[in-house]
Amino acid sequence: MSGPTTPGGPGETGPVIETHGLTREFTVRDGLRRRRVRAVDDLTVTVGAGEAVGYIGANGAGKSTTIKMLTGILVPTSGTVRTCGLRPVEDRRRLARRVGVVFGQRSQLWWDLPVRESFRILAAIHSLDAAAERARTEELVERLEMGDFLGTPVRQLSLGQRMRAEVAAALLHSPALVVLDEPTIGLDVLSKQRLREFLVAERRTHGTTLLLTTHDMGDVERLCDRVLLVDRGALVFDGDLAGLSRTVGAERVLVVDLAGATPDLTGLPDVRHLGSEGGGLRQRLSFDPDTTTAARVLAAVSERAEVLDLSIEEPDVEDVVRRVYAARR
Ligand SMILES: Nc1ncnc2c1ncn2[C@@H]1O[C@H](COP(=O)(O)OP(=O)(O)OP(=O)(O)O)[C@@H](O)[C@H]1O
Repeated sequence: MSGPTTPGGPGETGPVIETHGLTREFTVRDGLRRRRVRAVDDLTVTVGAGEAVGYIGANGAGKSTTIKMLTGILVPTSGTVRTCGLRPVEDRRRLARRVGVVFGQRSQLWWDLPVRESFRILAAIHSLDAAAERARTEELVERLEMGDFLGTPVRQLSLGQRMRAEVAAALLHSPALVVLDEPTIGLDVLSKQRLREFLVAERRTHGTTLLLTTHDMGDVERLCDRVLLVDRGALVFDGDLAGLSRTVGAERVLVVDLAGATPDLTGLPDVRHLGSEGGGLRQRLSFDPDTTTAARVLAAVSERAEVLDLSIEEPDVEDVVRRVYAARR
């Protein structure tokens, strides 16, 4: 059951998500008048098997509406959409076997039943045979460290435990595509880290495609190799995080620890001196990655001082997104 190919479905190499001009409008009341809102505007995008894509944008940018169209919950106003090679609305039941969806704010577990029972019901819904059910449940229980609360009713779980159970529930049938809507919302640092590590491992082991919406840029940094940024329904960026930073000219910062107190390293080519600590023992230098490289900056520093240690600060992603939005207003 693990291969993504089914009769009439996509080949192993076909895109997992493919949209052309995908558009969804809503009619909303505005006082006494009615007004059309374009929640998703002419979205054309292709996601290949095994990619991990962060779908980001401000509140109301159209992320949830897109996910609903991808999973067959909402009908597009115009344009086309194929998920796992299927038409999400018409082929919704077949699609359900190939997609797992996790909504951070909504549960798909049975509130009064022990976690284990929810898994049993879901395995039956997906027609997993006994051996497949046992193997997959064991794998998920171990990887998500759920052994301690399998017998606990869902309503008694902590948020971190419940989210792990939600993810396991959505992945029990080994879907080719996992869609996660704000998967780490409200979780503490450790729970977030565990969940992210699990998703990375799941993708590595099973080649699962991930699409996640999030406001937590840590999710994007740690999980995604591609970012789609939407603004008022329209796709405004498609690429990796480094590319997103470059679109707004975000700078990187080289932090050097030096062997002795050193005067401020000003005047280096293509470098801005940001500050010094400890009488110049640690200095922060900013540079534009389009103009120079960390290696060149380091070489220039080394001509003036002995470098003991160094680190590079990546641009703050939230700041980058704010700047993309500001540039479009
Ligand atoms: N059922 C609906 N009826 C009317 N308008 C809607 C409906 N669903 C969404 N919208 C509108 O469509 C736009 C996009 O909403 P959507 O929920 O897709 O955004 P989002 O990016 O998921 O936001 P958030 O980050 O807050 O979850 C918003 O203007 C929203 O008010």
